[in-house]
Amino acid sequence: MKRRLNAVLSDIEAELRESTERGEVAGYIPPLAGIDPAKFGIAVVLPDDTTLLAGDADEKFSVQSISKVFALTLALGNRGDSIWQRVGREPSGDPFNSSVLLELEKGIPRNPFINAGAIVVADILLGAYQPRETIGEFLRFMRFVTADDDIYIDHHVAQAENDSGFNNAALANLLKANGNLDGAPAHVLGVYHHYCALAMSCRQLARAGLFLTSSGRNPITDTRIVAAQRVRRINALMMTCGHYDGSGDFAFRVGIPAKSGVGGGILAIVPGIASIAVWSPGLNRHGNSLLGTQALEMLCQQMNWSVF
Ligand SMILES: NC(=O)CC[C@H](N)C(=O)O
Repeated sequence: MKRRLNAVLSDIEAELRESTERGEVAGYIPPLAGIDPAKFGIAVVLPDDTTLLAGDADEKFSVQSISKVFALTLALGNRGDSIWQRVGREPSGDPFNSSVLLELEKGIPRNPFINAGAIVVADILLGAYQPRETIGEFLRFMRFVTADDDIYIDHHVAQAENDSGFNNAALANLLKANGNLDGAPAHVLGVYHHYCALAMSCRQLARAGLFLTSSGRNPITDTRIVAAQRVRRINALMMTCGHYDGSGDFAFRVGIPAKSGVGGGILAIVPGIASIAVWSPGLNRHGNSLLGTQALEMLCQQMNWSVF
């Protein structure tokens, strides 16, 4: 399988490198506006620690909303199922930054992967701590799951979002007005924007996702990150909500749980088999990586990978 996988990855990289249709980079976050849309990287990590790479797989990029998977994992570990009193588990069918349902549904976000839901998760993790401590805890968790200390938070990106993220500020204020935010909106937003500003490469991200392929254990370091049942639930949420209002189309085309970010990354999980990270900065109209989705569609088709 490894040989074939290597050849498939090289073919995908060679084909997509040439693509002229690459989508639009996330210009609304100023430091991301200047990222070269020609970048393309992909990494596949198998539970036996085999790592297969193609393209710019070792270049760090802004993980953005993919961090929501790890923040949710940490919040479930800290607070257990009580978090479901404050955030739902249904796809929203709306864009990631929408406030429409939040107002109608009295401040309970549809799921933890839209911005409103992730802001609630950030609030849960903040609890009575200072933002700096919570951000530090998250970074330590990411280094732990990846078994790699060369992961950092790009403060420049976080600051840019703190300065220009008026839509997220609106969501936080709506949550606060509805009694679903304990912390001060500015503090919670600071935490949320720092989570999003995590910088990782495809290789690192695919490693970080290994516990989601392996029933909650990192098979390489032989450490338990989360219970097996929780992993199934996190994967279910990635499948149903991981691509916002593009989640149905992603499930139809690719067929495995995955989470996207506006930095152009996607983390995708083939349960029991592989953890995949792909990066191409240009986005489709739902804010999901255009070529990243295409790459995963090609990879899963050729390897016959699907949860269905
Ligand atoms: N979909 C995303 O990656 C969005 C994350 C981004 N930080 C935002 O809040 O807008």
